[in-house]
Amino acid sequence: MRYAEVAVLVRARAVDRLFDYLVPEGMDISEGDAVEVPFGAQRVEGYVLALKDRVADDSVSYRSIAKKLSGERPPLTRDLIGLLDFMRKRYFCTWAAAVSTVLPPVIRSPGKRYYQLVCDAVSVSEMDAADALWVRKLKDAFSKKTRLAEATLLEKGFSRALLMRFVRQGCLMLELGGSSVTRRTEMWVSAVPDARTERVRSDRKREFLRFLRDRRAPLRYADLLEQGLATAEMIRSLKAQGLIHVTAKPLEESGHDMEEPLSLTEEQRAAVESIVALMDARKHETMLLQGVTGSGKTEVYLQTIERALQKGLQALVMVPEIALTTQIVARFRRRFGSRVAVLHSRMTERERRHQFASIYEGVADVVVGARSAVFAPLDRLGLLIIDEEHESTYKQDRDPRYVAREIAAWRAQHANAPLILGSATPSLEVMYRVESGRYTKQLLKQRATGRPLPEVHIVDMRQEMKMNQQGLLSRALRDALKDSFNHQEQAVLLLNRRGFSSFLLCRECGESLTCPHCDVTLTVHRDPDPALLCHFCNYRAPLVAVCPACGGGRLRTFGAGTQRLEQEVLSFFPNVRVLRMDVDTTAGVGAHEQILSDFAKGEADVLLGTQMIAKGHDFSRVSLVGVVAADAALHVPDFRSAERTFQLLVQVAGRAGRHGREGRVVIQTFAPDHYAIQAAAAQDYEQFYRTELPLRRRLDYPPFTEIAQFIVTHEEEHKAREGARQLYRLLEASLNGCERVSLLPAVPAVVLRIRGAYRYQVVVKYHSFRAVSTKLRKAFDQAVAACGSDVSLHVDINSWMTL
Ligand SMILES: Nc1ncnc2c1ncn2[C@@H]1O[C@H](COP(=O)(O)OP(=O)(O)OP(=O)(O)O)[C@@H](O)[C@H]1O
Ligand SMILES: [Zn+2]
Ligand SMILES: [Zn+2]
Repeated sequence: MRYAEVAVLVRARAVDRLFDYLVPEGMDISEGDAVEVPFGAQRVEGYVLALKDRVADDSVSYRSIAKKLSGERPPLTRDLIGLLDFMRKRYFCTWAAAVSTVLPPVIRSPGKRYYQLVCDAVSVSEMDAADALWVRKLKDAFSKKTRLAEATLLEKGFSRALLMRFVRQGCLMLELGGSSVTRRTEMWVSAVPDARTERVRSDRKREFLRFLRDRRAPLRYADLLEQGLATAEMIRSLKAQGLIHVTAKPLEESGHDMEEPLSLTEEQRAAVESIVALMDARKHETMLLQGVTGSGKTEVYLQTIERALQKGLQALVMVPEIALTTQIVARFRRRFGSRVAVLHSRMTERERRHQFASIYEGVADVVVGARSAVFAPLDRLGLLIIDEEHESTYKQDRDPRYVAREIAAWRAQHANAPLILGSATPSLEVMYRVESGRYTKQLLKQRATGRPLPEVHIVDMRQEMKMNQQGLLSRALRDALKDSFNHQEQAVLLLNRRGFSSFLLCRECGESLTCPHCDVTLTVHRDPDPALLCHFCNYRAPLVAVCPACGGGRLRTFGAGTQRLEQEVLSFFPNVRVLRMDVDTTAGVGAHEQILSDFAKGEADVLLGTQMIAKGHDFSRVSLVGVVAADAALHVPDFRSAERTFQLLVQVAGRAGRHGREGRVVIQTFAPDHYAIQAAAAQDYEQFYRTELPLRRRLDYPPFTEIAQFIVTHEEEHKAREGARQLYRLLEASLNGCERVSLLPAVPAVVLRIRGAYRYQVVVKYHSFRAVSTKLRKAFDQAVAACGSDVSLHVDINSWMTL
């Protein structure tokens, strides 16, 4: 008897375990296969995670697998099976949720497979005699039909591997679920080496053949037609006579729109060499690539990937948010052509299926994508890269709330591959691991273009206020803008809105009101009663009118929008062209790309917007960057607020002066002495890190601890509150006796109500996940069972505390 352990795709937590099924006699099942199994009165889909010869209790009569679904559905590759288990243990998700995250529904059912003959290439470079025989068979098979089902070709003796090789070489095109997987190819024409011209009757053809023979190298088919050197008919008949070859070549090898590798700087070369050495040794290691803004990290990625491909390995590159990083993707395409697959959430289903299929079929061996690309089915992974490692978009904000860096680390470890974390402003967690010897580091201290880092001026907005300057733009920033416009250069203006108007700021001393116990900013609540609230410990204070620090009376909730900024810019400079980028102007598909490309083309003098303009862009004509309210992000109730502020300021400053004239940055702030702002102005990561780390240690925050945040949600507030309190009691009981763990009381979440549902949270800080994970899990499962199905519970391990 053979049994299969199956993860069934049923979401309910109550049935979250693996089920054993009998493998019917004669059914050919492997680990990872998709199957249909009886479940209660229904039939459901599931994945076989393991096969075994015996079960724990053989007195039970087991039901049999009804059907094998593979063939139409991609199987789970072996490393992804192991990953499911990791995700369940780490993020407390169900088997079903883990499977659906790794293999999303669009991908699970790609449908039937068809092939088309793209080009009846008689000779394809790198093809041997045996292949040539198969090519002939292929032509026969397609002589009557333009499109054949895979099953038909398999019957004729082709293997799947052979078919895929033809797809990669560009002579077949695979159609999968209505979309096609192909390398973009081009036809090239060359004379058969000893072609006997005398056999050709027509003068024109003979002349053409001689011309081809003299050239020796193949010529582009399209060029021949375009230049009138040949006609399609001539080429067809010469080929039929066996006098010329027509060959398909992938477009990227034919020199179109392609870009050559740059010659590396010393620092870049050292980084590339050390990564390649790891790949040669097939050694897993996590390496921080810390390079200042504009240091050319992308070129390091490109050249190491190239080396991985030469070794027959695949590469995975993660970028924070693909819609904002079109430039990077374009560079990857120019370097690797259609070997690049792109995966992100803003794609249509069809596009996504197409990209996924090209990875799955081995046509694409470089995957560039946002968070979810970390699950790309790459079974020859040789290199993983996370660009702008510090970005919070790598954290999934829905269940399962995974951290892409952790998934990438797991995969890299299991693939014996290096994981490269790139950033100018590494997260504290990563730098701390470098310092404690768990990660290694490579530094890029210079900009690759040889340009210096921009010069930064801090403007003290308290002084501006005293001078009765009420607007958003200080005099210094207006002067800088004027200078930039006079030089026909571009400017970027950042107005970070995160956390705006939810905190109180004193316009005289620049203090914001913080919790006496937690060192986070108090949030203004007007509902049900006006109050200031701490979201960590539930400390509550009345909404005061007088600043407790200086006694001044100009305490305001802080707030201003990008629209107002735009108006103000135009009121000072009526003739400049302004592009605004914020949630309002980027609602449509492709809107981000449009704005960024318009700006890159010089169709505007100023780009102003929220933090989405700060990241990764490489605009050549930007010489001025203005930050309108640098402190905005300092006051969000999050222990990472200083870190986020520092990162954002350094990143946005880094957009200035990358190519042309020396860059200039103006930072407006009410807190000019704050260490995050000071360090950002100096663009000194070390200075920031040395100040922040002891603060984190003192308050027992990450990287010294890890934080798990539990959220209980219900439409009625008292039920959410009750659920959270119950969870608290269960956690208290379960964690009893654990050392170095702190359990914080049930409090309203930072955003109390989302889409009509109230949210309460319980936070646990601990030093070792291994020590507490089963205890946390136990309390969580008990709470799920106790709360009833209308209350929903979520857990966020390694929480980023953003909501
Ligand atoms: N070896 C090189 N020689 C000349 N120019 C280079 C070289 N490497 C990179 N560059 C150029 O330097 C500029 C900055 O490179 P890139 O965008 O990769 O920087 P980065 O390190 O990713 O910066 P950021 O962190 O600010 O995004 C690009 O315009 C790139 O073409
Ligand atoms: Zn004050
Ligand atoms: Zn507090």
